[in-house]
Amino acid sequence: MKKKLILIGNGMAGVRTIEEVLKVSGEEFEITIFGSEPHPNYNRILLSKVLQGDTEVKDITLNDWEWYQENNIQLHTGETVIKIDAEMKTVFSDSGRVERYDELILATGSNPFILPIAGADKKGVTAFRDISDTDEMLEASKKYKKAAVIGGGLLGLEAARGLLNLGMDVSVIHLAPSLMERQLDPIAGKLLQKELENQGMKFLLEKQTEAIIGNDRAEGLRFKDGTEIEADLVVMAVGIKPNTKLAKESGLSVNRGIIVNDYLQTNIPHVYAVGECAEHDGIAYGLVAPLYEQAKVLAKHICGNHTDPYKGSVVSTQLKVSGVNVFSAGDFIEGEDKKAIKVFDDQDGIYKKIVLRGNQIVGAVLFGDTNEGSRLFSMIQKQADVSGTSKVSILQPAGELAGSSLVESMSAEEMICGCNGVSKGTIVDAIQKQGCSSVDEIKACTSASRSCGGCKPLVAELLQCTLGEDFDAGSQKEAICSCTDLSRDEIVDEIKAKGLSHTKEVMNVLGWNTEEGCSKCRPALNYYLGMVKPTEYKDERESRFVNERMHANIQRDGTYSVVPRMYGGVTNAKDLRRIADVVEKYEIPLVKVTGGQRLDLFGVKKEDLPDVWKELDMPSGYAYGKSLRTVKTCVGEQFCRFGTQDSMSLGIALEKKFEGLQTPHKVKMAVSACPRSCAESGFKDIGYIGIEGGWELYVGGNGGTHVRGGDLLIKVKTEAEVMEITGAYLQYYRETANYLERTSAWIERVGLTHVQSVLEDKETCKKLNDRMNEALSVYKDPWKEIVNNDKTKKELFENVVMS
Ligand SMILES: Cc1cc2nc3c(=O)[nH]c(=O)nc-3n(C[C@H](O)[C@H](O)[C@H](O)COP(=O)(O)OP(=O)(O)OC[C@H]3O[C@@H](n4cnc5c(N)ncnc54)[C@H](O)[C@@H]3O)c2cc1C
Ligand SMILES: NC(=O)c1ccc[n+]([C@@H]2O[C@H](COP(=O)([O-])OP(=O)(O)OC[C@H]3O[C@@H](n4cnc5c(N)ncnc54)[C@H](O)[C@@H]3O)[C@@H](O)[C@H]2O)c1
Ligand code: SF4
Ligand code: FES
Repeated sequence: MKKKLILIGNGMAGVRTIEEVLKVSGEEFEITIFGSEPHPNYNRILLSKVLQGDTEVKDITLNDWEWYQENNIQLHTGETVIKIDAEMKTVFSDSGRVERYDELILATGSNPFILPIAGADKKGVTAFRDISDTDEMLEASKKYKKAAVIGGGLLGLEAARGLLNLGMDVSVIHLAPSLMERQLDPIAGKLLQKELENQGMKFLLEKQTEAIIGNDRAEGLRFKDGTEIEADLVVMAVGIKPNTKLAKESGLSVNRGIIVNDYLQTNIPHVYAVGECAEHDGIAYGLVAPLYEQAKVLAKHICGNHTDPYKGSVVSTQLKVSGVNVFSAGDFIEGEDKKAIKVFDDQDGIYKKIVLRGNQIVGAVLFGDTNEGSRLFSMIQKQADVSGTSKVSILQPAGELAGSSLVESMSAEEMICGCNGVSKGTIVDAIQKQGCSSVDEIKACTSASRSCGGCKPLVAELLQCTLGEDFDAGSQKEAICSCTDLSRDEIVDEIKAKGLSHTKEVMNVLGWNTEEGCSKCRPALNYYLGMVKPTEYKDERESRFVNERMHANIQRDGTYSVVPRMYGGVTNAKDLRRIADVVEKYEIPLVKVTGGQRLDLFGVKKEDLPDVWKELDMPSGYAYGKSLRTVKTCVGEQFCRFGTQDSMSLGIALEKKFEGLQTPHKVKMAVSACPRSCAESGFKDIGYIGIEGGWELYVGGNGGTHVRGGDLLIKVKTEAEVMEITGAYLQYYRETANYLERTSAWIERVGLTHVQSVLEDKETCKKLNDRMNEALSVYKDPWKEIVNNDKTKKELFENVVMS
C-alpha cells in the first residue's frame, strides 16, 4: 500500500518539494495538499510584475489544476489546516476534513509584518503578499491617486514601481537612512534612490510612522516627528515573519521559524518543515533559491534516498524594477576582518564592490552594471581563494578579460539561474545531451528561468553560443500567452495558411485552451489578422484596449484627453482658433503642448467626445493608438541658419503618408534638418537627420523607460528614397515584430545588419512597399467615422445598446 504524504501550504517551496518527490519516486506516495488560498500553485515572485503591468495573474500559474490531476494529487484549496494531532498522525482542516498521514510537510510560508500602529486596520491599508493584495492595489489605483509604501526594502520598492506604473503618486517611507540597507551599502542605496527618484518615486527616509489617519479609510500617515502626508492607499512592506501558528499550537519546536535539522526534520517524527516557515541553523530564509535547495534535500530524504545534508545557503538578490540594475550577495559590509575593493564611476552611475575576508571573497554589491553578478555569486558560494589574482581584476567584466561573451567565459559550475540553482554546465548538458533547443525547453528540463525570470537573457545567450551554427533564432518559440502553446510566428503562419479571418476562429481552429482568449491574445490576434489581410479584415473593436476603442486616452478621473492631428507639429491661426473655441465651449480644463509638438486637450467628458471631434474638424492625432503617433520636426532650412534640408515639409509628407497605419506598438518619428538634431531624431523609432546632400535615417531609438539611442540604418540622397526606405522598414517591422514590441526591442532582437540586408534588396523593398500601400489604402479617420455613425456614437458614448 502507498504511504500517505500530506503537504500543508500550496505555495512555492511546498509544491517544489512535491515536484522533487515525484521526480525521485513517483509511485511511492498518495499525496494530499491543503492550501488556504483559492488558487493552484502560482509564482508569488511575479506578483511584482503583475502589479507593474508586465504580466497577468492568469499567466503566473506554476502548476495548473490538470497537473494535480495528472499526478493523482488530492488538492484542497481554500482550506486551512487548523490542527495536527501528531500522536494519531492526523490533520484537521477548517472545513471539518480529517486526514491521516504517514509523512507530513509544513510549508506554511510567512505572514507579512503589519506595524502595530493606530489605524493599521483601516480600509485602504494592505500588505503585498498574495493575489488578493495585488488585486486590492490594482482596484485602489483606479479610484485613488496618492499611495504611501511603508518600507524601502525589495518588496516595498517593487510595489512602489508597480503603483507608479498604475498612475499613482507614490511616496516610500523608510526607517533607515538609505534604501535596501539589508542588501546594499549606503553608496549603492543612495545611487538606487537617485535612479528611482528619476523614475518619479518620492522618498521620506529615517521616518517612523506613528499612525494611519483618516475616518473609515486611510487618508494619510502621521510620523513620530509630528509631520503628516496624504495617502489613500497604504502598503506595508516592512518585512515578513514565518507563519508558525499551526506548528506552535501542535507542539512543534518553534523559535522565529519552525526549527528543523539538516534534513528538514522537526522535533516530531515524520513531521517536516520547508520554505519560509522553517528555521535552519538560526536562519529563516525569504528568497526562493535556498527554499528550493531545502526542497531537494527533503524530497530525497523523505523518499529514503541518499542525500547530502542541507547546510544553509548564501543568498543573492536582484531588484525587479525595470531600468534599475542592482545586485547584492553574501556578506557585503566591510569590517575589521573584512576589506572591500570598490570601483565607482560617478559619471555613468556604476558602482561595484567586493568584500574579502583574507583571500576569500565573501560578498559583493553591484549597481548600474550587474553583468558580473553570476560570476561573483559563484565565487562567493565557493568562497573562492583569490590570492593569486590581481584583486581589482575580479571586478572587471569576464567577457572583456577573455575577449569573448560573458556567458562563454563562465565556467561550467557557475550559476546561470540563481533562483533554481542551475549551473552553466547543467544547461549545456540539457542542450547537448537532451536536445533542448529553446529557452522554454531548457526551462522545462532544468527549471532555469522558471522563477523570477531574470536569467532568461543569459539562458538564451548560452543556448545561442552552445548551438553555434545550429542555433535557429526562428525556432525560439515562446507562446504568446497561456491560452495557447503557439508562438507568434506559428499563429501568423496558420492565419495565412488556413485563411483564418476572425479572432474567435483563430482560437477555435488553433485549439485555444480558453473560449474567449485573454487580454494578451485578443488584441494581438486582432492586429495579426489586420496585418495579414488589411483590405479584408474587419477590425474588432471589442478586442482593442480601452483607449483604442474610445479613440481617446482615458485619464485618472474618467475623463479623456483629445489630441488632434497637426502634421509635422505645424499649425495655423484657423486651427488654433477652432481649438480655442472648442476648449471654451466644452469647458476643457487643460490644454498642454506635448513632447511630440501637439496640443493635448485634457479633461474632456466622455459624452462630449463626438461633438468635440466634430467641432474641431481635424483628423485624429492617434495619441492613443498602436500606430504612427507624431512626426516631430525642427524648423529647418526655411528659417534656421544651420538647416541644410527642409525638415518641416519632409515631416509633413511622412505623417500624411503613414497616418493611421496599424503597427505592433506606437511609432514616433522626428525630422531634424542638421546634426544638431533639435527634433531629437536620435531617440525616435525612426529619426531623420539632414546632412549636406541628403538624409541619414536612424532607427530603434527610444526615450521612454528603456532609453536607447537610434542606430544609423542608411544614408540616402532624396526625399523619394526616404519615403521608400521608411515604407519598407515599417512594413518589415509590421510583419515580423511581436504585438506590443517597440521597434527598439525588435531591432535588438532581429539585428540591425539583418534589417539592412533585407532593405538592400530592391525587389524585396518594392514588395514591402506594395504591401504597405495596401495597408494604408484602408485608412479612414476614426473620429469622422464615429461622428457620422449614430449607432456607434450612441453605443460608445451614451451607453445605449442599439439593436
Ligand atoms: C511580491 C513578491 C515578490 C517576490 N520576489 C522575489 C524574488 O524576486 N526573488 C525571490 O527569491 N523571492 C521573492 N519573493 C519571495 C518568495 O516569493 C517567497 O520566498 C516564496 O514564495 C516562499 O515560499 P513558501 O512556499 O515558503 O511560502 P508561500 O509561497 O507563501 O506559500 C505558503 C502557502 O501556504 C498557505 N498556508 C499557510 N498556512 C496554511 C495552513 N495552515 N493550511 C493551508 N495552507 C496554508 C499560504 O496561504 C500560502 O499559500 C517575493 C515575494 C513577494 C510577495
Ligand atoms: N527581488 C526580490 O528578491 C524580492 C522582491 C520582493 C520581496 N522579496 C522578499 O520578500 C520578503 C519581504 O520583503 P520586504 O522588503 O518586506 O522585507 P525586508 O525585510 O527585506 O525589508 C523591509 C524593509 O522595511 C524597512 N522597515 C522596517 N520597519 C519599518 C518602518 N516601521 N517604517 C519604514 N520602514 C521600515 C526595513 O528597514 C527594511 O529595509 C523578503 O524576504 C524579501 O527577500 C524579494
Ligand atoms: S536641427 Fe539644425 S536645422 Fe533644425 S532647428 Fe536645429 S539647428 Fe536648425
Ligand atoms: S535567476 Fe530567477 S529564475 Fe533564474
